[in-house]
Amino acid sequence: MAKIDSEILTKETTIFNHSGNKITTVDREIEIIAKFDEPLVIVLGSVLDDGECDALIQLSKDRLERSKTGSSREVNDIRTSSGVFLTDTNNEIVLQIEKRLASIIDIPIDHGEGLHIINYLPGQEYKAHFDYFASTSKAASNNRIATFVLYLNDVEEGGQTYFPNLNLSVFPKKGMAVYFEYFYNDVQLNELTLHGGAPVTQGEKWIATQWIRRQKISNNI
Ligand SMILES: O=C(O)CCC(=O)C(=O)O
Ligand SMILES: [Fe+2]
Repeated sequence: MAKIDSEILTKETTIFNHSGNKITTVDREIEIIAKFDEPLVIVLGSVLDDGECDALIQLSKDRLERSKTGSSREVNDIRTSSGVFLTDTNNEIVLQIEKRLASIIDIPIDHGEGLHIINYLPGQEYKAHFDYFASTSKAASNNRIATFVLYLNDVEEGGQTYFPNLNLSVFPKKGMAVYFEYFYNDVQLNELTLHGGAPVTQGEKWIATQWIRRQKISNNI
C-alpha cells in the first residue's frame, strides 16, 4: 500500500485533466476508451462523427503534397505519406473541430497549429519520431507539448500508431483519436512518447493531427 501511495504522490501534473470515462466538450460528449498513465496516452472515442471525417478527407484530397518533416520542412524517408495543413481555410467544420479539441484540454485554440491531414497509401508510413522539436531548433522556443491524432477512416490492415518504448499500439478507427503529451519536467517521460505510424498494408489511412504548442502561435514560429 505504502508503495502505491508514494507512486501517486510523485506523479507529474498533466495538461489533460479528466477523471471518469466521459468528457463533455463545447459541442459533443467524448469517451475515454483507454489510458496509459505516464507518459499520458489516451484513446478517445467519438471525437468526430462520420460526416466530419468525410468532410476533412474531401477538403484535403485534391490538395495533398508529399509530406515534409521537422522545422526545416524537408522531404525525407521518415514520412512517406502525403499531407496538407488546413490552416488557410475558414471552414466551419474545421473550426468546430479545433474548438472541440481545445476544449478537451482547456487550452486556447490558438495554441494549435491547425489540422494537418495525412493520407497513407499501402506501404506508406511515418517512422518513429518525437513530435517536439530538438532544443537546438528555432521552433523549440515555442515547442509542441501535446498531440491529437484523429482517425478519419477505418484501415483494412496496418497503419497503427505505435509507441515502441511503451509497447503500445493504437489501431485506427474512424472518429476515434489518440492523444498524448510530452510536457513533463522529467525528460525521460517525454522521450517515452517516441511514436510512429506503421506501414499501411491494405487499404488506405487518413488522419488529422493537431499539434499543440506551449504558447499561442504567432506568425514567426
Ligand atoms: O500516423 C500516425 O498514426 C501517427 C501520426 C503522427 O505521429 C503525427 O502526425 O505526428
Ligand atoms: Fe507524431
